[in-house]
Amino acid sequence: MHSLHHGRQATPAAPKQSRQPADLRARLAAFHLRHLGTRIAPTAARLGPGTTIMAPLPIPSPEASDISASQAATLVNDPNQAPSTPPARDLSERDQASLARKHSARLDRALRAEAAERAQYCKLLLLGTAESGKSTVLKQMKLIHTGNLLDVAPDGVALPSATSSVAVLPSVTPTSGGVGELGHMAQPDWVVVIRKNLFDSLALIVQYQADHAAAKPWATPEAESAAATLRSMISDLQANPSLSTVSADQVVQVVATIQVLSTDATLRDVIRIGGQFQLLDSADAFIRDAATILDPSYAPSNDHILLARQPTSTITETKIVTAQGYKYLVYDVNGSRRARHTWVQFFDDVLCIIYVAPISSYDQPLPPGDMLPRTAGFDDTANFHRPTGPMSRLLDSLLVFEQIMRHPLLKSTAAIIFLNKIDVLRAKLADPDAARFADYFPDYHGPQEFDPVCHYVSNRFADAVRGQTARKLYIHLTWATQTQQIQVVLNTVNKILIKLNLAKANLV
Ligand SMILES: Nc1nc2c(ncn2[C@@H]2O[C@H](COP(=O)(O)OP(=O)(O)OP(=O)(O)O)[C@@H](O)[C@H]2O)c(=O)[nH]1
Ligand SMILES: [Mg+2]
Repeated sequence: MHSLHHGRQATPAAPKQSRQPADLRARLAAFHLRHLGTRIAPTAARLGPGTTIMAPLPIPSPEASDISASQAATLVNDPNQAPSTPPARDLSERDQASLARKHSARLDRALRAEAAERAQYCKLLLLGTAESGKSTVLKQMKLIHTGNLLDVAPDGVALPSATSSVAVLPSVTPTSGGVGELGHMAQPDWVVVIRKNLFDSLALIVQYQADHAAAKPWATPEAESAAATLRSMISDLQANPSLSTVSADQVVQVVATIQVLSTDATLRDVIRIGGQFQLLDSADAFIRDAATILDPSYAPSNDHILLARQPTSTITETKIVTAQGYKYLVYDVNGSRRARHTWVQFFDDVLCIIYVAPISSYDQPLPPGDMLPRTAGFDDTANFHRPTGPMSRLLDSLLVFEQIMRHPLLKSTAAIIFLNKIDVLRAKLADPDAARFADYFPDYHGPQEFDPVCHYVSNRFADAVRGQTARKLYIHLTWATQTQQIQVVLNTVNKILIKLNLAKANLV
């Protein structure tokens, strides 16, 4: 494992108490809206002793209130036991006031209990651009710390040691395939996601090949005909990834066509340059395992779930308790440009940012939705020693990192950078036909090799905080889909977090 440290050695200690999360105020407002029919001013929220709110939150929009209200309801010990409130017109003013006081007292108790519980947790933010691997890191954290990747068993029953993941913001983008967010997803949901990933990948590949047929013809007539068959079926399959309306014969035919294509060198060739046309990093693995994935009794392994691509559409909060008893609230965000303004609401009282950057994507164009000129909510007017060269996902990630580090609420927040997807980077740099790193980062003068490229990228990220003396920065190379590799990194991260906690409590 490679790491570049700008901090001191860690020593274990109990986490320091964290302040009240800012989203509690939104939930309080929503609770009042639903149960008392009143909208409270955000600054009026009483959050219990010792709690402070750093970042002002806007009064939730009606859309936000819906989500928050359902969460606020869970704050009350048992919503079923809440006294039913007769319509306001049947009550005298005194009765209404008395009811309101009771609601308020119950709410205060619930908030105090929740505040006391949450005060034991430290806040970690998983940030990074879209598809960098944030949710994959979160999946690994769940797997490593709880032994379970999923919160629910295949029969829908909650697993006893499960961490709890909840959406703390309304969706910014619709979830694909109609399934929910990580944490609420059971195995059948992942079957749908993985099959959809497989079909989407195949659709992109056969379309790309058809568009570039002169340069990349199929090697055999069998492959040519299999690709034509697949092209004729693929949109139906994409529309129905659960396969509920696809006959068993059709499934057999799809598997057979994929197998024919898999023996053709053109498929490998097209997958190799897949980053150029938004192909998933997991496409190759899913195509290789297509027969298993399309089997009617398919139950995804952890490895497949880690490879699956389900864009995060909101911000989720996950409670992680480590084996040593340290408690973390991990926030996983939607990395797309249009969602980045939502991150700021969670910048208050953060112990550490884990910033995930896709180091392999030095030559990949941005996702279509991310080619907007500005990122709302961040200062991206001035730029540091910005490397010249064409825009790529890696460069975008670097620029976003710098913008975040300049945010006033995060001036002295420690950051751990995961330079992720090193498996893909390694394969790319070893491929003589792959894009040259130096063509994308012209001030790089080293060879097209793994170690020097990683060293250069680490330095560029370190440059983004150069001169920020209060900042602690740690950089790790990660392969987020590989549990053993990420486990080693997460062990080190654990030690760093303990040390940061001690520093926060002024004990070191
Ligand atoms: N090969 C490889 N694939 C990875 C790695 N890390 C993540 N992936 C894959 O990359 C895809 C995107 O990962 P996600 O974790 O969904 O990315 P994200 O940052 O959460 O993306 P958003 O939710 O859209 O912001 C998934 O298919 C992952 O399996 C890695 O280290 N190596
Ligand atoms: Mg995600």
